[in-house]
Amino acid sequence: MADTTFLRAEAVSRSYGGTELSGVRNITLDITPGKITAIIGESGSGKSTLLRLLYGLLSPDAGRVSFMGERIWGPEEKLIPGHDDMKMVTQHTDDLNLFARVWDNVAAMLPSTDIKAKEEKTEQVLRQLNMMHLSLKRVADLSGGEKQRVAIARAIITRPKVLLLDEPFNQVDTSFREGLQHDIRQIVKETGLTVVMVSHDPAEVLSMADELIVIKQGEIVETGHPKELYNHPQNLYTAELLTNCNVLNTDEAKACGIKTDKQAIVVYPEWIRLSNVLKTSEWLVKEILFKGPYEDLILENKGVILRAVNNEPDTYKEGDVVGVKVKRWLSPL
Ligand SMILES: Nc1ncnc2c1ncn2[C@@H]1O[C@H](COP(=O)(O)OP(=O)(O)OP(=O)(O)O)[C@@H](O)[C@H]1O
Repeated sequence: MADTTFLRAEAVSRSYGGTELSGVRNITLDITPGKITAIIGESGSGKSTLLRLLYGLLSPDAGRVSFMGERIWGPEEKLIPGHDDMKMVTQHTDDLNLFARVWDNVAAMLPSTDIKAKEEKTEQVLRQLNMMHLSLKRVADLSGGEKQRVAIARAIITRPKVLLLDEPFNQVDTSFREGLQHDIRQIVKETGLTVVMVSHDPAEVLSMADELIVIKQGEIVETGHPKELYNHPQNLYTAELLTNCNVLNTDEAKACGIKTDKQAIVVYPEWIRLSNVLKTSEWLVKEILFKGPYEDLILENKGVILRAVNNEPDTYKEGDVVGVKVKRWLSPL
């Protein structure tokens, strides 16, 4: 029977220098075509190693990676590593020709056999990435975010089936970042491109990805839709990656009016209702962190610290005493 899987890793392991605890171990996953999958995990958890294995930049020590049924060979077996139907963009834009124009950098990825088609495709991809106004500029004169767009344009102009992104928005400021994220989502919708990305930023993966793969110390701990993993994480590790949550032990939970024998429970800051009515528990407002549309309040009660979100800035001031009611809590593993 023909293998109909798209991009698949089967029991893949890879360590560095014989150190068991480096790299990744026993990774099995299927990437869904036409979707954005984000690999998340703490620093050193093996995200980049996994991406490089999927692309063929690294050979697995055990297991196999396949793409549309064909084995992906690593650099030990293949002269030019990587796969023709996949492209990878990292935060380093080293392969751009700084002294050539944006247009030429992008067009150079296509053969010159059909000049008209080359021009049409270059214009199309520059429009998709909102870069037509930059097309005559030298790459050296662009900002970091603009250079990143050129790198992505070069990667997608040859119509790869998969785009692998290794923290590509790291050097880019917030407004540029959001624009680029939006454009990539749009391209995925319009062209059916599959994106596999590595990111540190919870806001980025929650808003961009269709699927999340959570890795810890080189192993997958859980996978799922961002909303599902955010609202119902199976692991404390996942909750802490996705949000700045309160992790409370049994006694600390009691201070919040929660009776439980669980060793650790999780309360997200937005699950705390604040009020001036002090009939629940009384908490001192120790610190207010202004975030623009909302505030983070750092509260204290008998040595227990809680972080809460207040969507109506300026309601409280530091030194106030407020009532706290926990609307929801979780007890992930
Ligand atoms: N070339 C290498 N030689 C030795 N050890 C390595 C090498 N590359 C990665 N490692 C180790 O393997 C583990 C996983 O590294 P990897 O870069 O894949 O993690 P990561 O999750 O992408 O980290 P970060 O988010 O900090 O970039 C780490 O412990 C790292 O030190």
